[in-house]
Amino acid sequence: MNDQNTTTTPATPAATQLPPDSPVRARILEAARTVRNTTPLAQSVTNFVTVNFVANAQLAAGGTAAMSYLPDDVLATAEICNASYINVGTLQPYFREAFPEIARGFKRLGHPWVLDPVAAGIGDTRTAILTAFRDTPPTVVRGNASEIITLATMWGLGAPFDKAYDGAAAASNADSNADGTDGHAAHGAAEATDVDITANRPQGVESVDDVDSARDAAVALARFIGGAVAVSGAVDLVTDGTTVYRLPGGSEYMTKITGAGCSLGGVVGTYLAVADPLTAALGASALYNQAGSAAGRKAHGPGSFQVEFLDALWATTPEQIAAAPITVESAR
Ligand SMILES: Nc1ncnc2c1ncn2[C@@H]1O[C@H](COP(=O)(O)OP(=O)(O)OP(=O)(O)O)[C@@H](O)[C@H]1O
Ligand SMILES: Cc1ncsc1CCO
Ligand SMILES: [Mg+2]
Repeated sequence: MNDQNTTTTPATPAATQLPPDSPVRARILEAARTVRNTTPLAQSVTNFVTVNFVANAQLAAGGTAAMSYLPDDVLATAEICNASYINVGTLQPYFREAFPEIARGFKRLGHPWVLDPVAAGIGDTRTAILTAFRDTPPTVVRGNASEIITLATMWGLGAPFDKAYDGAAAASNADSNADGTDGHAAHGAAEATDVDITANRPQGVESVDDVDSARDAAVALARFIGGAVAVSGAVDLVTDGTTVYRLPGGSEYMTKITGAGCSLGGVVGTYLAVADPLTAALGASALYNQAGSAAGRKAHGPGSFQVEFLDALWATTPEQIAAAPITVESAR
């Protein structure tokens, strides 16, 4: 029927192992060593469910923690740390103004930050906050697949995102956002008004999509923010909009404790305090996979997993982090 269409785009570009001597691994190693040697502070404005676990994970990973909730306090703390983490999991009425005010302050200060768009697509207040971040974007977005798809949809970055990877769609998203690292500034108001942002919204805080479904959305988001995006799941996906990295490992127990994802966001913040966005996203994800696998082998259930996991975060060496299994493919 379509004779010209003999060169159909393959379902996914070929993936290869990231070689041991890759400069990307060298940067991860350097970042992990710097975290261990300098105990960087990364501030968090995070949900009330997992706040303690986020702080403990940052400490076990080699950093330090400070939790803060009022804009003046957050912005004063931003002046004494190199990166912050914002997680919109549990909202309070004042957050509707406070979060955009904090993000504007970060932009003014040139302060790098990580966004965890927990439960994106649920509720008008959360949608208003996440939509506002489009004008003052984060340096790294970390979330589960449904959250990443919903955020990219909300920001009008090419939705609807196909469930299966579609190289042509990714390329057209790239065209509409390929205006350099400051793509968000050149892009007009969200064209998302006629798009259903509830189609991929998570089930509460749980993803309803697999990681691969979020590939195009992650690539589009990374290009838009000029930073990196980390999608978590059984095999994590990290991208800077040019290259897609996949990181297996971890443990199914991570889905049976609360805050594996939230604390990963906090530890991405720890790494972002000492490294570029891609290295931060890769380094923290590699650490989580290595530590999660080690803890999973020792744990007897979710309770002992939490304890083993904190110990494993502490025990995992920079060399083990940099040697984590990672595959690499072109984002196209
Ligand atoms: N099935 C799995 N097998 C192995 N590791 C997993 C699995 N699912 C998630 N993980 C790991 O758990 C961590 C958190 O990812 P997850 O996708 O559960 O985040 P999340 O849904 O945002 O979590 P939460 O909101 O509960 O904090 C990541 O390091 C990820 O690699
Ligand atoms: C359970 C829960 N509810 C709001 S935030 C949160 C932590 C996991 O994301
Ligand atoms: Mg989450």
